[in-house]
Order: sequence, then C-alpha cells, then structure tokens
Amino acid sequence: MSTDKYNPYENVVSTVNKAAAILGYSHSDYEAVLYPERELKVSVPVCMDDGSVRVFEGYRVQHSTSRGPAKGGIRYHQNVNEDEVKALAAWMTFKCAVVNIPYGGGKGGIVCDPTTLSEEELRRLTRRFTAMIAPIIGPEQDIPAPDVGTNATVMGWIMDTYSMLKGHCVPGVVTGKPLELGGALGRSEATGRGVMITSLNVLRALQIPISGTTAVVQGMGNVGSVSAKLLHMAGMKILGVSDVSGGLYCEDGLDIPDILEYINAKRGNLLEGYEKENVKHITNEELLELETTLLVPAALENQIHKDNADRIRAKVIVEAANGPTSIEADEILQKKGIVLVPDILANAGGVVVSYFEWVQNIQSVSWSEEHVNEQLKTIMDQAFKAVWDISKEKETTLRTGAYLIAVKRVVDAKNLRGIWP
Ligand SMILES: NC(=O)C1=CN([C@@H]2O[C@H](COP(=O)(O)OP(=O)(O)OC[C@H]3O[C@@H](n4cnc5c(N)ncnc54)[C@H](O)[C@@H]3O)[C@@H](O)[C@H]2O)C=CC1
Ligand SMILES: O=C(O)CCC(=O)C(=O)O
Repeated sequence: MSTDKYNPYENVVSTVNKAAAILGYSHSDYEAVLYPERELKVSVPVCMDDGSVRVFEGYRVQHSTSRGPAKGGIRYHQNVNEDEVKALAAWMTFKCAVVNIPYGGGKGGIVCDPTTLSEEELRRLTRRFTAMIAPIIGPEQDIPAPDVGTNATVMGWIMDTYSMLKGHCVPGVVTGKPLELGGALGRSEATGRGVMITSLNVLRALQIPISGTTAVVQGMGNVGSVSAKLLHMAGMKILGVSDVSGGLYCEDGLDIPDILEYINAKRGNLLEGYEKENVKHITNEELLELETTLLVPAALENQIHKDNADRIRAKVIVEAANGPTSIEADEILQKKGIVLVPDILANAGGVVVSYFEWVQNIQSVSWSEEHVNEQLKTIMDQAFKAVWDISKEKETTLRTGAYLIAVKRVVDAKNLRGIWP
C-alpha cells in the first residue's frame, strides 16, 4: 500500500506541464487544457430490492471537446471520486489524441460496489444515472463506454434509456454495447488486443525475443484477462496473474486457458480458490515485484508508487490500466532503466474500436471482426512508432513522448478554433 497522498489529477497536470515545457509553450498557450471543460455531479436515488431508497453519487466529466465529442468509459467502483473522474477524463483526451481519432475526452463514474448490488438494482441505478446525465451526452456530444465494474449489459441499458428519452433508437450514444444492439465485433477484446500489439511492438523495438519471454499481469477483468490470453497465445510464458482476491504464480508458466475457464465459470469471476500443481498463491504486492521481462498492470491507479517502485524487477512495463504508476514511481523506474509504455498509448485499443463502433452506428453499416482487428493493428502500430521515434529524437521517456504528440494535437485544435466569442 502506498504512503503517497495520491491525487490522479495532479499526475495528469504534472505530465502535461512537462510536455508543454519541452514543446516550448508559454502557460497561456496551453492553460485551458489543464481544466475540464464541464463537470456534472448527480445524486441518483434508487429504489433497492428491500423497498428502501439509497442515493448514489455519480459524475460525468468532459475534459475536452476540441478535437471531437467527449469519449470515455463509465466506472462503477466504491473508490470513484471527483479527482479520479477528472483524471480519467483528461487521460481520454490525450489517449484519443495520441492515436489520432476524432474525439475529445470524458469519463463518468458512480460511487458504488457493483458486486453488492443485485442485477435489478444495477439496472435501476444505470437507468436513473443515464436520465440524469442525458442532457450532456449524445452521439455528437459525449459517448460513454465500459470501464471498471461496467460491461456490455450496462451499455445496453444506457442505450435504451437514452433512446426512450429521445423517442427513437440512438445506438451511437454509447459504445461497447451487446452485438445485438449495434455493438462492434472485436470491441470486448479490443483493449487487451491493443495491449498485446503494443507489448510485442516494444519488445521488438528493444530486440527482446517474444517466444518464451516472461510476463506478469495484474488484474483479470476485461482488460487483464484478454491481455493474458493474447500474450500467452503469442508464445509468452505468463508467470503470474492476479485480481482483487490475490495472485497466482508458477515458475514454469501458468495455464492461462485453464485459468480463464475457471474464472469465467464463477460468479464474480475471481481467481480465489484456483488450485493446480506447482501454482502458488501470492499477494498483489508480491506479484508486482516478480522478476519478469514484461509487467502489465491492468487493474487500477497508483499500483506502482514511490514505496514499491524500487522493488519492481520487470524490464518493461506496459500500462494496461489507466494511471497505474505514480509520478514519483515514474522517476524511480526511469533511473532503474525500466522501459514503460504509458497508458494513453498502451490501452488505447478499446477506444479505437469504440470509434469503429460509433462510425458503424452512424453509417448503419457493419464491419467484419477481421477488418476491425486489422484497422486496430494499423492504428496501434502507427501510434507506437510515432511515440517511439519522438522519444528517441527528444531523448525522453515514452510517456513524455506520447504527451508531446498528444498535447500538441489538443492545443493546436483548441488554438485553431480560437476562443469564443
Ligand atoms: N474496459 C476497457 O475497455 C478499458 C479499461 N481500461 C482500464 O483498464 C483497467 C481495468 O479495467 P477493466 O478490465 O475494464 O475492469 P474490470 O472491472 O473488468 O476488471 C478489473 C480487474 O481488476 C481487479 N482488481 C481490482 N482491484 C484490484 C487490486 N487492488 N489489485 C489487483 N487487482 C484488482 C479486479 O478483480 C478485476 O479483475 C482500468 O484501469 C480501466 O480504466 C483502459 C482502457 C479501456
Ligand atoms: O471505449 C471507450 O470509449 C473508452 C474506454 C475507456 O474508458 C478508456 O480507454 O479508459
């Protein structure tokens, strides 16, 4: 556990300031991107199954709409708070900019533990929340998607509630929907696929062979489980995986298909209770500190912080989660020579395929999964090369390199539009 007083929004501001200094900006050139454009806080009353009424706190933050509609997920988690949603929204702005898709950034969240709510309670919470944020979302304004604690089912409820309010079907209001409601083939695996593509790109750039190379994945939800599956399929040896219930370790490599079958068959999808010869149970702290070539944090923010960064023994970190590394930890990792691919690049596969879903919804067309995956790979490869090249040219970390590209694109768009009136 970190002893930092961690504020994710301060992390974003500090990273943007660093990139702006290298870009030679004066404060007024980019000050506007340091603030979210719009923040909506709602109190959501929900009739619980026992007949009582509980009021939940919810947020939708639009960090930027300079390059297009705001875009980003909705999180259901007990630790959601305003600064976290602001940071997640800002990361979306820079993520969409670094992969050059025509969106700004937004994010939403509800302070709740979805594992303690019944399906009916979750549905009522989602519908009421959607109605309360409906004035600021829409296919041309702000398009939600899944994040921690939400999934395709929740996106289906959002799409239906918004459509009922408009009086007609509006599939493009949300992405990550069920396929039957206009969801895109490939979206459910897209973030993990992008993580795999980026992991292979960085290993190749560092001339590290892929086959038999070791990897560790923290988080076995949507992003972590697909990342582990695809890295394993690419020939890597997955030494460890974990989730909120703890971690598993096997020095000969874990049987990932068997683990996925185990968690997918269980309510809550947790690793706890998994037993297999040569597989040891370890803590999340121990997992992060394993000796491995590749470490993929795919859970929550601030997992690698000033108190454990010095003990990280990975050669390469690919940030599948948003904000898993604190600013202080970044500096320690850099000094240790650990190469880190930042979240805004590494986990952009999800929003890239969300963009494909939105494009298909707006045009009423449907792409094959093969086409989606090909287009995703093209965008992820191009973005990785651009970030790698600028980092070499400017002698910066890959995080700073990614922000040099992203901040410039957002600031250019903002300045070209001018200040109104
Ligand atoms: N779902 C998506 O398409 C995208 C998600 N992300 C980011 O990826 C990360 C994971 O998101 P999802 O997989 O969608 O969420 P999820 O809700 O499907 O899974 C979260 C996973 O993290 C685990 N976890 C929670 N607390 C933990 C802890 N303290 N230690 C270890 N594991 C813990 C959970 O048990 C679960 O396995 C988040 O940072 C999210 O913002 C980023 C881009 C897109
Ligand atoms: O698919 C999307 O629109 C956004 C996914 C997301 O929330 C993220 O990339 O952090």
